[in-house]
Amino acid sequence: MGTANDSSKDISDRLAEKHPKVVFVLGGPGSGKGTQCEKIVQHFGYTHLSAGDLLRAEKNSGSENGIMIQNMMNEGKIVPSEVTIKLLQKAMLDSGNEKFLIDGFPRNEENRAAFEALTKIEPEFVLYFNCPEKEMERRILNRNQGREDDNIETIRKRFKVFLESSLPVIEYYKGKGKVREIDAAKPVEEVFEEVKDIFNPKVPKDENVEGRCMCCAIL
Ligand SMILES: Nc1ncnc2c1ncn2[C@@H]1O[C@H](COP(=O)(O)OP(=O)(O)OP(=O)(O)O)[C@@H](O)[C@H]1O
Ligand SMILES: Nc1ccn([C@@H]2O[C@H](COP(=O)(O)O)[C@@H](O)[C@H]2O)c(=O)n1
Ligand SMILES: [Mg+2]
Repeated sequence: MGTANDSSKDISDRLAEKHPKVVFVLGGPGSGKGTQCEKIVQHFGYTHLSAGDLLRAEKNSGSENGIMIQNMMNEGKIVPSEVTIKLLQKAMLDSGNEKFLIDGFPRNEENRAAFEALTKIEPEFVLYFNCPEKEMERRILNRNQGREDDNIETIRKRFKVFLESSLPVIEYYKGKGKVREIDAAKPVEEVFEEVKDIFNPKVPKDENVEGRCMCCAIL
């Protein structure tokens, strides 16, 4: 189990030994990342780690970074990578799993480069929930989970940060052919149908594993 005194090299080395399989889950605020991650966990056995949830828990734990995290979140700003990455690494080590959905991370170029440099983990792919801003705003204002940053002033700041800092990360992974884009404006179950096809690609019924049709394989 990871402890508060572990050096970042210790943690990174121990994590590398697990050969973790990572999917980054990205999309604007309120696009439905958390909602879909819960469903992926149930169907595909991943562990869901939301960077935002880990930061909220750290803030509430009374840690020395608590006030800084609270101030950054209230402004919709991105917390320095070293804080968030340490929380993610510890959560990955503490889980008994090797398959992770990392939700809401990397949120900017600094997050991306620091995670890659520290962990040497390359994501299997990046799930991108694309949703119009008006719909995301409507969803957040109806969310009612008591989040301090779910007010219209902070929501607008979060949208701005998403456009300016997070979309370039998605573009970076598009350039590497890693982005699986989903139309997230549809109802929850319809979105999940698309998600399922990504985690569970359909093999055409009339083809065997070598890609030949069954009748040719028998003949
Ligand atoms: N496809 C959908 N259609 C309608 N409402 C949805 C859909 N997906 C999620 N919601 C609702 O929208 C709200 C935001 O969803 P969720 O918390 O999953 O978004 P998120 O991307 O994790 O947001 P954030 O980045 O702010 O954490 C929730 O109240 C959720 O129930
Ligand atoms: N990589 C990240 C992720 C999140 N934050 C901060 O948390 C806020 C809420 O994030 P959600 O994913 O739960 O919406 C976000 O606005 C940031 O302030 C972060 O700093 N770094
Ligand atoms: Mg969320």
